[in-house]
Amino acid sequence: MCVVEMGTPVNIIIGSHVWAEDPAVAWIDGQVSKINGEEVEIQTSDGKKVVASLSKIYPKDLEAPAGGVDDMTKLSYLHEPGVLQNLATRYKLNEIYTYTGSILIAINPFQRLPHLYDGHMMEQYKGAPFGELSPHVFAIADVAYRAMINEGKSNSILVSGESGAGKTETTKMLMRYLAYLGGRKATEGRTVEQQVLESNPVLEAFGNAKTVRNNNSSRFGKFVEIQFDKHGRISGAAIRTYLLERSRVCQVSDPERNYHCFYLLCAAPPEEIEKYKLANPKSFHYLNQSNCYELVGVNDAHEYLATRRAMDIVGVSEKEQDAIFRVVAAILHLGNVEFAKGKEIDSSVLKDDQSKFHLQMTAELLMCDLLALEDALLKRVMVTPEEVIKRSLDPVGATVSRDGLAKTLYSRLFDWLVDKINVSIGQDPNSKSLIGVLDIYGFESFKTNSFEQFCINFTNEKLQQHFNQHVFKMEQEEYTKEEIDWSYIEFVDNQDVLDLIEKKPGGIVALLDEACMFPKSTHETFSQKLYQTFKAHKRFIKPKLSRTDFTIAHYAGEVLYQSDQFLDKNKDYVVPEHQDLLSASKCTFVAGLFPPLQEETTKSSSKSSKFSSIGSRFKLQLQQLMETLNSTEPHYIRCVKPNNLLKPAVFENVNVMQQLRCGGVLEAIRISCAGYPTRKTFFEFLNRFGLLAPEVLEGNYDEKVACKKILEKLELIGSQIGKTKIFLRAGKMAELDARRALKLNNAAKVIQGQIRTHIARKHFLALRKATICIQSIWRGRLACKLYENMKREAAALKIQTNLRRHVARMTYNKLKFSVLVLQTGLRAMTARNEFRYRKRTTAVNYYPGSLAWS
Ligand SMILES: Nc1ncnc2c1ncn2[C@@H]1O[C@H](COP(=O)(O)OP(=O)(O)OP(=O)(O)O)[C@@H](O)[C@H]1O
Repeated sequence: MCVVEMGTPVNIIIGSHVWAEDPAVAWIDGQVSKINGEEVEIQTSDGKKVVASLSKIYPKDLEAPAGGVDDMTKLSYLHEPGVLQNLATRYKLNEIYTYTGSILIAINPFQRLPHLYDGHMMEQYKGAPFGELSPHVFAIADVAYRAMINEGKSNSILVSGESGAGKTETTKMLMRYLAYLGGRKATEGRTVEQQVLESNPVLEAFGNAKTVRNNNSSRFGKFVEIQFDKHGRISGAAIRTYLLERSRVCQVSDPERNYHCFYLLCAAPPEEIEKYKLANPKSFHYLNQSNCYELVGVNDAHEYLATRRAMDIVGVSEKEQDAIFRVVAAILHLGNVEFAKGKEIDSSVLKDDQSKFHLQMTAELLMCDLLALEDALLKRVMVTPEEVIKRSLDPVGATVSRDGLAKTLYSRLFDWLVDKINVSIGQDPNSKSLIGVLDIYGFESFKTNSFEQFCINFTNEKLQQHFNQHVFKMEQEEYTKEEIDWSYIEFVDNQDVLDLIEKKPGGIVALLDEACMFPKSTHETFSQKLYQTFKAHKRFIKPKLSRTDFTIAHYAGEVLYQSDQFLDKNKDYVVPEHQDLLSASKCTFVAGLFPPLQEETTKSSSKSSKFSSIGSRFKLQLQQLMETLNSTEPHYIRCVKPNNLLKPAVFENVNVMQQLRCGGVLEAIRISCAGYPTRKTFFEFLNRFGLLAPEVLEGNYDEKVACKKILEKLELIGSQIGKTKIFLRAGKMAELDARRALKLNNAAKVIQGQIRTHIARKHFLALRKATICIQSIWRGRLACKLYENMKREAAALKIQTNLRRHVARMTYNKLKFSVLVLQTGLRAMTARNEFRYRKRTTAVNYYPGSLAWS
């Protein structure tokens, strides 16, 4: 597995924010809590503590924008977790497109986003400089179109990704946009662009099927060449297809479906059902091996009519359409022909009346001789030097022969359709330039991998090499444009895997052809030969426990191939009996599917010498494709499937990571990392790192000079100054950030100290003021109280005094009164006594004897 190599994270200290590997979410962020030599303890954001090796953690950019960046190269830290986090953030905001330089990453939204693709959007992207608007497929198509117009050079857009990632949808958008740019105003008849767009439903009906991974999966690769005249108008088009999955015609596993056309035909109007003697799909062996017959949200009857209409548009005549569906019906009937053991040893006969009926229907529909058809299925012609003999086939052999015929018929039918579409759209021999759009299967690695996966992965290796070369070239161009030295960028190449597969002689494809030509070869002898030949090859591994499997270490990971069907699947010959039978068909359409071979080799026993192999043919096709691509300016779109549930808003990190690896996105980043992955414009650099040399900022220098001065002061090794940007080697950004963090930390400490002092002083002053205030209030209150008391005391004294005076006065008055009364009494008594005395005396004097009155 390829892992993006980055500069070892330097300057990781306790408290640093980092990314660490996590089995569940690929990468998890956390903070370093302990460093023990090479080992680092991290407190992760989900509350766990993990220990990781210092070389396996990456710094996290705390200053990354909350909404992510629209181009990965704008990330300060270009590494796996940064890329993943950026994509996840954007996907959450329904931003499904992101650039990595000039590569567009498209994450399948699994929901219709019509506002992204309407006429207004097309208008906006028309002629807009690349990068000015948000990333979009239209932007890529626009760049390709402008480059073609301005430089007169052909361009190609390579769309790749795993099944269900959105390649076909993306391709359709690209074509729509190109038709918008280069289309003509409606003239009489169908325009080229309309025909190209309408060819999609036809190809999808015959080349697409429901699979576990995608309800409308293209089972073939496709390269659409759109030709333009000197005015930039679409003048012709051609469609090339690659490697249709033939085995699906006879073998479908639950819950997948066979090719859509079979179900469409079974849902055709009643008169056609009657004409072809069709019935419910459940009654056909080629369809009932799986329990899935219908697709949610798809009406097969409606689709049948739509396909017919699309066929009209691409120029398939009514008669041809009838013939096409006749062949489709014939294949269904053929699949229901069963065989039983015959009387003779190793012979077979038709199993029952049902089988006879279906055989008859097949013959009728294919317009060939019934007996000849039966013979072609049950017997083989053997040519020996002495004589020509007919050998019977046992029921298993007859079934293989039947399925072989069905597959050949179907693949020829598909090829015919593609040819027809090409003829009716028409090529422009005077075309000045073209834009090719490649929609091809991505890297595949399943539990069992057979010849198909081998070819698919071979294709991907080829495309990967092309991609690497392109990315490398782009890097070089960027460096040249900025006038910096790029001599030490390392080029990553996968030529060794390609040699292993395609080298002639001695590669796996060549050895497979050899094995196919040698009658006694089996998959075991083929595997042994591989083990022997590639014993020391570092990309070839022999599994310990198997005698026939082999592993290839592809750029995207190791894939274990099961070789048991390699020989059969590689053989590309039509059984001569089938060839003869169908080329003699009374239906010109069917006969046309099986043109007589150039050389009369069919009846010869030396078939081997004329053997044609699928592998070699495919290799040749790929070679031609690569030649075409090499003559064009490529643009890449990597489609990513965010989850296997095919649901919107679910982003599975591990899954996406694996696809980014397989799609070469991380490889591109790796190439980038080998050079100067971090690029900052002078302004951005000054903005971020100016504080490391504030005197430079005050010096009033121009931006470039200021940057240079800062770098000189910092004595940073591994940087170059371009014309508009600063280029930094991997890890240098982290180093600068660490120094910046240190400076900021120190500054923060000073600021914190000052602020703390200020706050403490403010607090103290407030406290003092408050204390004084409280004290005065209290003192005032105390004084008041004291005064009150004094007042009370004085009052009390006064009252006491008054009371006492009053009492004294009262007592005195009473006493005085008593004294007065006594005095008065006494005086009265005295006076009376006096009076009486005087009176007596007087009397005595007058009356001397009356003195005795007391
Ligand atoms: N841009 C998009 N907008 C909305 N839905 C999309 C978009 N791209 C893909 N899809 C959805 O994802 C499904 C699968 O996409 P598509 O058929 O293009 O995948 P593919 O990569 O071509 O798969 P295969 O290799 O199996 O053919 C589509 O049927 C559609 O529902």
